[in-house]
Amino acid sequence: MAEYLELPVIDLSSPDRISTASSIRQACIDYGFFYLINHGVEEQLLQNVFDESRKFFSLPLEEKMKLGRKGNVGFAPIYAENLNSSTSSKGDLKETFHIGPLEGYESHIKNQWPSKELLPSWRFIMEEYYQKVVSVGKRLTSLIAMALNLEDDFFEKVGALDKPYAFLRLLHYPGEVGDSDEVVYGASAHSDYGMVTLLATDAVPGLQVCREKHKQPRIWKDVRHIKGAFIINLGDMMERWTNCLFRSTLHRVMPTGKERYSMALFMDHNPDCIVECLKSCCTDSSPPRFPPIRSGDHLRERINAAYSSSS
Ligand SMILES: O=C(O)CCC(=O)C(=O)O
Ligand SMILES: [Fe+2]
Repeated sequence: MAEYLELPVIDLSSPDRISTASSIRQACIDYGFFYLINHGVEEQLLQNVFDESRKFFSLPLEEKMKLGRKGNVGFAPIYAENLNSSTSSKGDLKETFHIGPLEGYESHIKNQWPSKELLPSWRFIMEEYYQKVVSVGKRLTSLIAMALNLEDDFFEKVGALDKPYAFLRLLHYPGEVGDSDEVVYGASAHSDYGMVTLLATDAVPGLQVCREKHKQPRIWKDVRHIKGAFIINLGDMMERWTNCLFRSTLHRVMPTGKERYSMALFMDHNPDCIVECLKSCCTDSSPPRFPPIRSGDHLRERINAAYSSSS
């Protein structure tokens, strides 16, 4: 294992929003990663989601494949995804289940749910968790707007989060380390695609962060688990809005020989939102590094690349 990276801790319950926004700004500039505590999602609910997730992934593969991934929701088996699409590895040693927006995108997202006979409380618990974490995500993104000296509802007003395109991904990393000489990652090195990710992990280590993605050799540090805290990381859209002032940091999950569960809530933008450099983040001497992009196009391109070897 590597050295630990001591990440900043942000308290969402602090009444001093200005000071919280300023701590978030520093964390986003320095790391693109931080812990969020006192976020209001009860430990019991987190525990219930881990329990239900474990029950789902313990089902026989044929049962899970009945809910196989369609339109980016549902189950994807081991090796289906390669988060580092620049390598030709056989894929990541993890299985996942994605739940997409519960409302607002009914015409093209059809969530799939395990049958009530198999897992009676599953859908109810997942929907409750999804809704609670999305509302934490909204509180957090309003603070991120303030951290950029913008109105706190900036991202709603520009049509990014007016209809959040949020995906809840349950992850299961099996205990085995792989059966070949090739290095197999639990999740290979990647940055997240959207705006911000709220990650809950169990106490099993494995998550690592590389702060300087453009420097070689890459230096990887372990991220410590803090009970009950979310690990927050920014995605590519924040890097584009801020012209790389805020980091979309590279991370990965190493297999440790121990079974591991986590769940990530990706707060992505409304696919029609055009993401472009904020005026306050560019000057004549520091022009925009990225052209404007439609959020949905970026997302589709990244998702297609990650699943290309299996589909
Ligand atoms: O499982 C983890 O701790 C991280 C997962 C992750 O980075 C992802 O799904 O994008
Ligand atoms: Fe990630």
